[in-house]
This record gives sequence, C-alpha cells and structure tokens, in this order.
Amino acid sequence: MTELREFPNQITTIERFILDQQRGFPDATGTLTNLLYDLALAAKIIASRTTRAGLVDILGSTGEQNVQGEEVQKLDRFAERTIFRLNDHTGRLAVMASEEEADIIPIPERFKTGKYVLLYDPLDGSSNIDFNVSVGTIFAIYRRKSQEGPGTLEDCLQKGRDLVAAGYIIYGSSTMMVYSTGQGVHGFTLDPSIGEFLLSHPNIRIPARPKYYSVNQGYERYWSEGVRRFTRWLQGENEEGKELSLRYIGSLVADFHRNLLTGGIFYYPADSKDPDKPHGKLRLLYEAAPLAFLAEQAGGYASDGHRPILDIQPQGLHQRTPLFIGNRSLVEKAEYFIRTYDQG
Ligand SMILES: O=P(O)(O)OC[C@H]1O[C@](O)(COP(=O)(O)O)[C@@H](O)[C@@H]1O
Ligand SMILES: [Mg+2]
Ligand SMILES: [Mg+2]
Repeated sequence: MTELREFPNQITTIERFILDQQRGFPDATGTLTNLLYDLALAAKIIASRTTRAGLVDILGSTGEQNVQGEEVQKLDRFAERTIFRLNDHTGRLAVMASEEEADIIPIPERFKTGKYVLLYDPLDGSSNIDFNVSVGTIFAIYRRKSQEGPGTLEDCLQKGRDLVAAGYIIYGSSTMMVYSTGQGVHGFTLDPSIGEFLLSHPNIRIPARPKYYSVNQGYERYWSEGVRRFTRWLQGENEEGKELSLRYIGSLVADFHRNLLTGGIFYYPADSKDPDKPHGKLRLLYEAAPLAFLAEQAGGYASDGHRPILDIQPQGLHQRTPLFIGNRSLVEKAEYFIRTYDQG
C-alpha cells in the first residue's frame, strides 16, 4: 500500500522561499518580499472565512452595486477591506487600485508612501461564492512611475510587460497561493493545522499536451465567426486530430489554475451580447494582465485575439479585454482563426 506522505519531502514556507529568491538580488531592500508576505496573510484571513462560509455571515449580497455594474457580495467586500487594511499603512505602496473601487485608492495621508503599486481583484468568481465552488483573489505589483508622495492614476495604468510580480490565491478544496516575480511560477498550499503556506508546486510549467478548453459556450450565438470556428477546431473538427474536453467553472482563477496544471486554453471572447461590453467581460488590469504574466512565466501565452495581453497599454482603470490564455499553440490558433475570419 502506498504510504501517504504527511508533509512534502522538503518543508519550505512561502516566507522562506520568497527570502531565498530575494537573495538573487543583492540590491533588494526586502520591500517586495514583505508585500508578498502581506498578501499571503490576507489570503489566510480570507480563507478563514471561505472555509467556514455557511457558518459565518459571509454569504449573500451586500445589496450594493460596484463600478462594474455588478452586485457586491459580502465576501467581495470582506476581501476588499482585508487587502486594503493590510497594505495601507506599511509604507511599501504608493497607491492601490481594485476591481471593486471606481477610482484609485490613495494611501491615507497619515501613512508613508512607498515604491510599489498594488492592483487587485479581491474576490474572483463572485457568482460562485454561495455555492461552495472555488473562488479566488488576483494581484498585480508594479514599480511606481511617479517620483514620490501620493501615487497617481498613471502609476496604475502600466503595461503588463512592466509587472514586477503577479499571482492569485484559490480558495478551493485547499487554499493555494500561486505567484511569480519573474523567476518561474510557484505554488504553495495552506496547511490550516499549522497556518503556513508550504511549497507544494515548485516551478509550474504548462504541459505541452493540452487537455481542456474552457469557455462559457452558452454565449456562442453572440460570438464572431472566427471564435465559433476556433471552438469547432478545439472540439475535433481539425486535421491534427486534436480533441479537447470542455471544463468551465465560471471562476477565472479556478479555470486558469486547472489549465495551468493540465494544459489547455481558457477564453472569454468579445461578444455582441451586451453593447455596453464590446470587449468582453474580463478586466485588463486586475484579471487578464496578472494571469498573462503567470502564463508566459509558465511557458504559455495570453492574447486578446490579436496581440499579447502584456503589450496592451491600459487607457482606463476598468478597461475590459477579450482573453485567450493557456498553451501558446492553442492561443496562436485562436489568433489565426480571428485573423482569418473576423475583419478588423
Ligand atoms: O458568468 P460568466 O459570464 O461566464 O462569467 C464568469 C467570469 O466572470 C468572473 O466571475 C468575473 O470576475 P469577478 O467575479 O471578479 O467579477 C470570472 O471569474 C469568470 O471567469
Ligand atoms: Mg474577477
Ligand atoms: Mg472580483
């Protein structure tokens, strides 16, 4: 009988791992290291609610509407407050911005500002919160562009290519934190019995043989010709004999995480469903760019159907973008179908 290992061969906490990575940068001041620590702590606090969701007052709506026009869930609000309150007073940040807040989030005047910029989707997969389906948090870290003092909108509108670090937390059957500082993608699993994130998935690489495609096929009638033909190709209408299986959770973090480990493609294309959202639903700054950074670090690729997500210059805090992300061969195939069958 296979003996179940109580712990990984090597027990490495996220703190230890981040510190070891920092050693590679003699000029490092430890500020980024501490910022990642704070995000790991925020993840533990949010996980302490998600793992007891039905027992604590965290399910359901707040009755408010956010800048996206979506109903704000109690867990959206709790996650938002937790990340803000853990980062507003540390002196590490110049400014923050969140998917839930209309404007940039300044550092309170009574606190010092610092050299980094934190952008985040506090709770991703909100439509799944009340049904015990995996949800997540997504974060993106940039260096400020402005000199000193309060950070600016310009500090938040940076291309994904300029990311210093990005990652997500997934609150699922286990809680994991997956991030990259440009030195590969690494995953840590929270052991609630000791309250530590331990290294469980070092150096994640997207497998070359993809297994799944993930898209909300309920919107097919609103898709362009190119996207519809690409989907047929994924389903097996191709000479390469490729046939992928469909998986769609409806939480971007969870769909991306699965495909990162199994190989595959997630896409949320532009569609004609909602004239107010001609560029699809997902947000460039809080969702597409940070995950694109991870995808490329793991050997994959992310595109808006025409160009790399990481090369898009953001024009606004809540700019939306079509997203095709996963194995490079599949995303490039999507670009080929869109280029071939969709004008413009
Ligand atoms: O219900 P749809 O249209 O398929 O949209 C699902 C998508 O919307 C999202 O929930 C949007 O993110 P938020 O939950 O952060 O608003 C993604 O996680 C998910 O991929
Ligand atoms: Mg989201
Ligand atoms: Mg969200």
